[in-house]
Parts: sequence; C-alpha cells; structure tokens
Amino acid sequence: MVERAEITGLVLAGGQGSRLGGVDKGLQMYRGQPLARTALERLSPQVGRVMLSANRHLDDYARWGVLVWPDPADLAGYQGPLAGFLSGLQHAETPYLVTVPCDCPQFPADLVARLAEAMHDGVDLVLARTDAGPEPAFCLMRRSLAADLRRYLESGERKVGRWMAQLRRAEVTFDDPAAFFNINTPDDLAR
Ligand SMILES: Nc1nc2c(ncn2[C@@H]2O[C@H](COP(=O)(O)OP(=O)(O)OP(=O)(O)O)[C@@H](O)[C@H]2O)c(=O)[nH]1
Ligand SMILES: [Mg+2]
Repeated sequence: MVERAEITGLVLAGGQGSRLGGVDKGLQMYRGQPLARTALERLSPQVGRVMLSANRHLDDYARWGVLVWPDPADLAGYQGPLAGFLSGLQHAETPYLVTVPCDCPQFPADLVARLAEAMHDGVDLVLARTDAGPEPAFCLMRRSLAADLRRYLESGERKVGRWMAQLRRAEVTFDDPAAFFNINTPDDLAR
C-alpha cells in the first residue's frame, strides 16, 4: 500500500488532438471548463501533488498554478504518451507517479486509492481496466522505471502496451465503464 503523499499525479495533455482537427485537447471547453483543468481538479485530492504534461500553450497551462513539463527535447514532435510518462518520471520528486489523460473528465474519484492498494513489492506498475479492457493512460508506476523507459524509447519503440508487457504489472478492475468515457472527436465533445 502506498500513501497518497508519496504519489505525484500527472495530467497528460501533450497530444496532437488530430481527431479534433489538431487543437490542444486539454484547453477545449467541456461543461464550462477546459478539459485539462477538470482533470487536474479531479486528480488533485487523490495525490500529494500534481503536474501537467503539455507540448503547446505551456504558459496558458502554467497560469493555473500547475507545474507544466514538455516532453523530453530528444522526443519532441508528438511521439506518443510514453514521452509524457518519461517527462513525468524524470520530474517527479515522489517515489510514485500516476498518470491520467486530459480527455476523460469523469474518471473515478477513488482511482488512485484503488491503484495504490494494488502496488506491492514485486509490482512496478498498476493499470486501471474495465471489462472492456485495460486503460493504460491510467497508470500508477514506480519512479525508478524512468531508466527502463528511457532505454525503451531510445531503442526506437513507442508502443505503450509493449513497454508495459515486459514489466511486473497489476491491474485493477473498475465496474463503471462510463467513468472512462473518453473525448476524441468533435461529436464526443458535443455530447
Ligand atoms: N506528453 C504527451 N502526451 C501525449 C502524446 N500523444 C498523446 N498524448 C496524451 O495521451 C492521451 C491519449 O491520447 P489520445 O487520446 O490519442 O490524444 P491525442 O493524441 O491528443 O489525440 P489524437 O491525435 O486524435 O490521437 C491524451 O491525454 C494525450 O494528451 C505525446 O506525444 N506526448
Ligand atoms: Mg493519439
């Protein structure tokens, strides 16, 4: 079991938003508030501190009073969520990092507590899942994975599932798939 204070929360808002026409998804308004801000508000009470991963409009995000980290310089150009994971692992000052995507505004209020219960000796990474499958953007991991992830990315790999498959991992099943409703298209945003 890991204590809340030992966990840094990272909101992933560093994507290209190509299915939304290339906009910065984290800044898109949803129910009167930018998506990334909703994610930060939902995550903050669940962790010791929060940070945000972004590659555009860094000043706009920083204005909310949150630490903002771009992807590592040698991984610039939207190389995928693992680049954001690595930046978070490198900047976290706690032994654990938990990630959430910016585009999933209803994620469970007990997400981190439940992932933390499954973090034991011999486990490096804990993923959320539903009956529909894993939700790899919701991931609690040891900060010590930074070196392994850096090597993986330096080898040219980018796939999230492949990186996770070679680690000692646990999964926590959440009953309500609606909590993982994810905004990818203009239709999703309008709904
Ligand atoms: N830091 C970082 N995060 C990313 C990157 N690509 C995707 N993400 C994040 O990973 C999460 C899931 O990504 P997607 O739902 O595919 O979002 P997206 O890549 O912005 O959107 P599409 O371009 O339409 O695929 C979102 O929270 C994104 O912000 C990246 O290159 N760097
Ligand atoms: Mg994408």
